[in-house]
Amino acid sequence: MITVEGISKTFLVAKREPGIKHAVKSLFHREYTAVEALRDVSFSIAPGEIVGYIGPNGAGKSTTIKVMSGILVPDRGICKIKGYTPWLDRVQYVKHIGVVFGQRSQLWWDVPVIESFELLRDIYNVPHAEYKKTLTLLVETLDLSSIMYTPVRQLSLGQRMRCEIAASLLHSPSILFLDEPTIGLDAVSKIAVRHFIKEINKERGVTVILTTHDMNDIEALADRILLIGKGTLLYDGSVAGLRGRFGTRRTITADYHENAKPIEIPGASLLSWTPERAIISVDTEQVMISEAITSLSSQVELLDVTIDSQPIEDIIVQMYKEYEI
Ligand SMILES: Nc1ncnc2c1ncn2[C@@H]1O[C@H](COP(=O)(O)OP(=O)(O)OP(=O)(O)O)[C@@H](O)[C@H]1O
Repeated sequence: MITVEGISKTFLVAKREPGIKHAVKSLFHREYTAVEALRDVSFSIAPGEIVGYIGPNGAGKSTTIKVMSGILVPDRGICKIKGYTPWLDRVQYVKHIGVVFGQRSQLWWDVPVIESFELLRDIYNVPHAEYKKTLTLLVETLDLSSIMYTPVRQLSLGQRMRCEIAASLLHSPSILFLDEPTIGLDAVSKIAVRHFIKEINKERGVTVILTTHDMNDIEALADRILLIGKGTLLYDGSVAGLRGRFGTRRTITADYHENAKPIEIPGASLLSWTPERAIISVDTEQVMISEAITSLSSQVELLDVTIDSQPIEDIIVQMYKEYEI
């Protein structure tokens, strides 16, 4: 459904030193720095997938979303989505996609939400009966009824984000691009947004491409991750694959009868120790969990043991370090 092949994009950014002298000089002679936002990026996405597009600040995520939604023309490469080239076939293409930029609004600030929705209905030429049906569903599932007549500028961030998501779906697109949809939301709103994304994917088969810095979004939603760093695609695979490759550390917390001697497990590191509790970090590529537990029980009389895998956030930090991004 989505094929991106060898997409590259470089921005020329004007260099200007501070001060009036340099401001005047720049009127006659401008110097530019080239910023390589995307370098030979390729991937494909099948219908019905939820793909998490992650990477540190400035990695090129928004640039990719802009290319895929037809806002930006790349310097090189092919992008075919449902048979369209986004930046060439814009009028036909936009009927098939919905886009939410968490940091920007597609709604009109001074008018009530419902009027923005009606404007979008006209822009996308949605038949009245179909619009009514979709709107009823969106108002219900995103809990919008109490804010439909409020001007957008008076909405809280969470309320606005729910309206943005509804706005992007009024024309029933089959692909949804979400650029940081949960940014700045409270825990309850985040969960509501995640739940809704999951639901439209399951119920309506909408393909979702999601950029986020929130790893809980990724864990809750994405079956697959694309990791980008410095404009280059570095990882394309499942969350489980990511854990298998980078998340080999486990933390063992052991409670035991009082024991004066600190614990020692060959190959593992002791994160903290008291006469009653030890927290140990084990790299399962070096030491098997069963070996660590056997060694533990030979040194102390165990009361309780818990084993925690590495949080996905730590794994991502480890990946960023490994790829030097
Ligand atoms: N319109 C533009 N003009 C010049 N440079 C740009 C422009 N848009 C993006 N860039 C640069 O391209 C690079 C990639 O930016 P992009 O916004 O795609 O990153 P991102 O991964 O979305 O980052 P973030 O997580 O901070 O939103 C950055 O170095 C950015 O400064």
